[in-house]
Parts: sequence; structure tokens; C-alpha cells
Amino acid sequence: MNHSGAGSDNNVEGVEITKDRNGIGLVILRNHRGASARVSLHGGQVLSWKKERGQELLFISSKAIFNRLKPLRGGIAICFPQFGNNGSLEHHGFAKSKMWVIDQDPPPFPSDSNENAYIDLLFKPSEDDLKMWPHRFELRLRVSLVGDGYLTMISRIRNVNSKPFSFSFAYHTYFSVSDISEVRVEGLETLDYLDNLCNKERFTEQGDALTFESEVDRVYVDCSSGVAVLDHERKRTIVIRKEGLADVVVWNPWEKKSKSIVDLGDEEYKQMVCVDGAAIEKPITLKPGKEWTGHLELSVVPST
Ligand SMILES: O=P(O)(O)OC[C@H]1O[C@@H](O)[C@H](O)[C@@H](O)[C@@H]1O
Repeated sequence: MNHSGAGSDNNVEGVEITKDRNGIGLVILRNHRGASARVSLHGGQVLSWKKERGQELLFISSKAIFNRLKPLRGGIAICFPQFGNNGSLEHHGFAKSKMWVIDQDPPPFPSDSNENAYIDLLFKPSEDDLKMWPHRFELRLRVSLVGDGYLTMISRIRNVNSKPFSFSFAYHTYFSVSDISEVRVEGLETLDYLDNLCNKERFTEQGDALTFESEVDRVYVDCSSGVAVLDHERKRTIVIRKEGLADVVVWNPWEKKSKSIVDLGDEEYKQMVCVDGAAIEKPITLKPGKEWTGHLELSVVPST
């Protein structure tokens, strides 16, 4: 198996580094079971994840617009150092709209295995970024396709400044679903959530699963268990496990809001749901020289 920065093995398995149709660096990870993932150097965004050939698990809008200032509508975007509009920076922070670079010589991780195809991307602030947010940091994102076709993402943020700083973080993940009305999200029962549709007012989840019949935009706080996205029609369940990320965001724009989003088709809200592993309610504070790690693992299993 080839790892980060290595050439492709006849495109059968390993890591291929190429360019997308806009000339932006693109990394394709493949494993011996036919699983694959595509990662853009624009924002470190994951654009595609297939556990087996042909079965796309992430949603990308058919109306997605390439724009160097924003990620494509869909996939997995990195929200850092701000989530949403909770601060003075652009919506979901600036890391998602900057160019990242490949680390050709990544350090060993405890989770390394010969079965993994992985890439390490780095993002460091430019002088212009420092004018917006005056904190020097290094953000390392490792995206791995592990043996069974699972996708893992490990972000390490190091404070290389002489002052502490605080930030929020999210893996803003658009899953592809058959029909949002058939989807259940489990693992959030009894948790408190902040409802973005009610001025972030705090409520407690009463149901045994979250289902969708109108717009949902919530931050579930202190979620220590795994979260599952059940797609009844496709007979599959995506399981989200996380470490270092206390919160879970659930978002679906539903019919009315979709019509106001130019890069989302009017009916496409039916084919997507965002479920993000995140650290939002209690921002992370990093002292000089310290590092934070946020780990997300996505797996998919058949279900009824
Ligand atoms: O348009 P984006 O950047 O994908 O964000 C969409 C939504 O993402 C959700 O995570 C937020 O809670 C919403 O408030 C936001 O509107």
C-alpha cells in the first residue's frame, strides 16, 4: 500500500495526486477493496467517499459552483477557527477557503497501519490571514481510508504563538441520503441542543430518534456516544464516532431555505443531511506550544 505523497500503484490502490478540472490539487485515496476518497487541496475538503465502487456516501450538489472563496456545496468542509456566524470571521471560518499543501513526510500516528491509504494536508495562516485572526497555528489534517473502507479524519491544531487562543471546529459533513423523509438520526436522544432556528435557545431532545419534516439547524451538546444516520430505503447506516469533538450539528435546509441557496437545487434538500462532529459550545483554548486533536471516524454498515 502506498501512503502519503507516494505515486499511484496503477491506480489500483494507494495515493494518487492529480488536479481537478479547475487545476486545483486533488488527492485520490484507494484501497484494495475498491473503497476510495477524493480530497481537494482547496480547504482540505473531502469531495467523495465510496466504501465500494459506485456507492457514493457524500452529497455534492449538482448546482455546486467552483469558487475559490468557498468550498463546493457538499462533501466534508473544515470549519475553523469559527463555526457559523459565532464571531467576527467569515461564516464557518477561513480555513475552508484557503489552499492547503501536502506534507510529503508526515510524522507517524498511533493509528498507522499497512492497510491504510492516507494523506496529510497542512494549513498555516498567511500574513493576510493573520491580519484577520492574529494567532499563528499549524493545522494538520490526516485523511485515511482504512482497511474496511472507513474514512477517518484526524485534525491536529498546534499553537505556535506566544499567546493562548480559542477556536471552534467542525467537520461539516453532507451525507447523501435516498430521501430525507426516510432518514433517522440516532444517538442524540435525551441530549440538550441549541436551536439555531430559535436564537440558539437550549432545548432537550425528547424523541428516541431525530426525523425530518421541516428545516432543522441544531447543535447537540456533550454527545459522548456514536451517532448513526439510518437510511431505510438504501438499507444502510452510517456510523459517526468522534474524539475531542463534544458536539454534533444536524442541518437540513428543507424546502423554503433551499430555494434561497443558489448552489443547491430546489429539491436537493431531500437527498442530503448534514451531521457534523464539532467543538462549538465550549470553544477549545490552546496555550502556546500545545496541540489539540479532533478525530472523526465514518463507517457504513448494511441495515434494514
Ligand atoms: O452553507 P454552508 O457553509 O454549508 O452551511 C450551511 C449550514 O451549516 C450548518 O452546519 C449550520 O448550522 C447552518 O446554520 C448553516 O446554514
